[in-house]
Amino acid sequence: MLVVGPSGAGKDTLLDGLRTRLSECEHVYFARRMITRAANAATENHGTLSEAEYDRLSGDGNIALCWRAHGLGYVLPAECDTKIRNGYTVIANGSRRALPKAFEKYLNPKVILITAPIPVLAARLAQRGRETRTEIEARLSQASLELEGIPGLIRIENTGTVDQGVNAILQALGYANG
Ligand SMILES: Nc1ncnc2c1ncn2[C@@H]1O[C@H](COP(=O)(O)OP(=O)(O)O)[C@@H](O)[C@H]1O
Ligand SMILES: O=P(O)(O)OC[C@H]1O[C@H](OP(=O)(O)OP(=O)(O)O)[C@H](O)[C@@H]1O
Repeated sequence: MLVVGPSGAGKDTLLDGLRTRLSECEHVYFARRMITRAANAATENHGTLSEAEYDRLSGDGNIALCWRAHGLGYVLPAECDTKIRNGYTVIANGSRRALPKAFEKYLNPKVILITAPIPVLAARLAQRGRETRTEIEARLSQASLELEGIPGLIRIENTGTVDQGVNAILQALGYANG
């Protein structure tokens, strides 16, 4: 299950909420991304890897998925595939542009698109404070990247509270009643 959407839409935040709400659910596994960027423990749950490690991992293919964006390399580790083979639902923060790769590799990936209007994205990215102003502008310029022809696409407008966003995802996935 890939959670995608523009920068600032709230993917990491809603994933955190989902992780808490699904903590009792057996056979649900939250992927830990590896990124060629230092992790900020307060807001992000990802591992860090060097450019050389990214090149090695993406080259030898012993990974679930990888992609490049924003000048960074992203890896979903091989452990995700082990979990899938063992019957788990694996939930990961993904990339809109890497979806074709995901659909090539996996049978029925479920895609959850988190969105918000551009002024909301801009305010959230400024408040998050992880990127420079120029980096934020570059991210906002890609906000409108449209997803077409994605079977079963779930679209969640994250403009209410975080709890409302998490509830909307749970409802769309059929977990709403426990
Ligand atoms: N529903 C929401 N209401 C208010 N702020 C939110 C909401 N969802 C996310 N945020 C805030 O917006 C910023 C960007 O969220 P984040 O989860 O990092 O987005 P993404 O992973 O999609 O880039 C964070 O500072 C987060 O706390
Ligand atoms: O193909 P795209 O949909 O544009 O996505 C590109 C990348 O941006 C996000 O990462 P990251 O966590 O660095 O950024 P974000 O939290 O600001 O979205 C997302 O998880 C992808 O890795």
